Amino acid sequence: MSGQDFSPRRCVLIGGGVIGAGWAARFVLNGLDAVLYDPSAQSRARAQAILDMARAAWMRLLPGALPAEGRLHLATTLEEALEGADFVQENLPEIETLKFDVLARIDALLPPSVPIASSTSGLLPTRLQAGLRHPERFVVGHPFNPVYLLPLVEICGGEQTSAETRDKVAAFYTAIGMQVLHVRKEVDGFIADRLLEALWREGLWLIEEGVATTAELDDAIRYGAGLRWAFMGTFLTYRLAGGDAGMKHFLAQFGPALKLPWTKLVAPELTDELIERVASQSDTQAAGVSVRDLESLRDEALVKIIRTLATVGPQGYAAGATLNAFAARHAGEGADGSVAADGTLTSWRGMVPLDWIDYNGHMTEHRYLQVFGEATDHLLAAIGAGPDYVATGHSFYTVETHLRHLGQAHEGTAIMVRTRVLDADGKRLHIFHTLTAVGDDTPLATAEHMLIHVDAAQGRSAPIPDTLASAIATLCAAKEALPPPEGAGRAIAMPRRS
Ligand SMILES: NC(=O)C1=CN([C@@H]2O[C@H](COP(=O)(O)OP(=O)(O)OC[C@H]3O[C@@H](n4cnc5c(N)ncnc54)[C@H](O)[C@@H]3O)[C@@H](O)[C@H]2O)C=CC1
Ligand SMILES: C[N+](C)(C)CC(=O)CC(=O)[O-]
Repeated sequence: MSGQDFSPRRCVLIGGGVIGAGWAARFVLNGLDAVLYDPSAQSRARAQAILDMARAAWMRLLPGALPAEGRLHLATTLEEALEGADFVQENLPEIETLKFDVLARIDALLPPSVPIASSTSGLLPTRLQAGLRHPERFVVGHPFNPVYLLPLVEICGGEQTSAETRDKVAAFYTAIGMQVLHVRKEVDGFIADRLLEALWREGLWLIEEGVATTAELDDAIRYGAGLRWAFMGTFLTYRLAGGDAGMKHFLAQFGPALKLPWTKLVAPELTDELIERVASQSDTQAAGVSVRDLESLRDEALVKIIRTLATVGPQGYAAGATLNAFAARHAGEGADGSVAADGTLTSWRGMVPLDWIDYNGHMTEHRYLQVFGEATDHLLAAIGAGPDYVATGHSFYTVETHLRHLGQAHEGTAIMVRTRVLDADGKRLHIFHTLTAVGDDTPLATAEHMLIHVDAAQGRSAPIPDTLASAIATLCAAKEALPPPEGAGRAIAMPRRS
């Protein structure tokens, strides 16, 4: 089986704490069924709370359509959880002996074709897989908190992990919107946590020495390097710090500092006194704001940063490019292209994200044009004039648009567009979109467009070929039987005063 063929439906989480529940939310929001096993009495409430937070974040993150949510099921035994599993993600506490024990039980209960991934932050896969009957299906898939928002996942195989397991788990993570970093050489802590731990060690040393508090250390990151790390990391940033001469000049200038005793990189002894100092500084820093409220702030900031990165450059930058690739794979998912008896086509379906809202508290004007534009694209794809057709050198251009705003769409509203072809001739297509909230037929906006078929190379109009004409005729047929939609052909005019 190649990576591309692996598309699990039933994903099992063993351990449902911060990470297990975060994975469950990512799976469910991707339309997969998540089965979670965790003996803790809090696991159900925690999984539901994290799913609710994740849903709220995704509604703002991903404006386009997403698959219908999968189901979240809480299993009461390991055996029940693993029944019919297609994929298992282990998220037990970071205790090697516990993982050895539970992984061996999982391995014994599952057919050998089902991959088992561990979320471990740093335990070595070669050791974790050693006691398994089928070690080749085991791999580390190390995520980052919150799993439902941060795309990074490190994949690290052990000595016995098969290339097939690595490939199919990597393809699966990519399909659910993640950015895979292959750790090509097994090493404690993998790549990202080694970097994070170096910084953390240094921070603890600075606290112990009385140089800085937890709040000052965080300020040192969040007002400076942290902002650029979000999209360039360390090495690309330092390349720019070398000016036009780039990395060589940077190393020549700042390399000698590596020999100076700037860093300690030693973990100070975690004495009771140091633990108390770090914890009480952290309490002061949090200023009474609850963990839930801090998580909400974190999620809102992450959503806005990732969405902003999605608008940088032609395809988005860093995590924004990952988001765009994920959104593109799901584009038009809710626009099923189905044609109802009245000749309307469902051409767009999605949520109103946070950054589509303007100062009046509702969806801003240009987003309507964006949604209607994408709805037109789906209509064109439905009649056979999608990207493959455009690649042949012909296309439809919109030459006139009339948009009406009839109601308000608010943040998080599920909206959809239905489209009718009102008329067509040898070169023109006259279409009408109606945007409503899902489940409510009251129009919130309508758009009427005239499109013209063109030969793009010649830069002029061209006859619609027969290959498209029959699909257009089918959509057009309803116009004879139905009255035109309310507002079609309307021009802007001041209301008459009597
Ligand atoms: N918290 C973090 O920031 C990150 C943690 N990780 C890794 O993810 C794994 C889980 O970490 P967290 O979610 O933070 O821990 P956690 O302590 O929040 O959750 C662990 C869960 O496992 C459950 N559990 C204990 N024994 C069990 C058993 N026999 N069967 C099923 N469930 C059992 C516990 O009830 C608990 O809910 C660890 O390996 C950790 O290194 C990875 C990335 C980030
Ligand atoms: C602290 N930690 C080692 C559990 C952190 C991680 O593994 C990744 C993260 O989310 O920072």
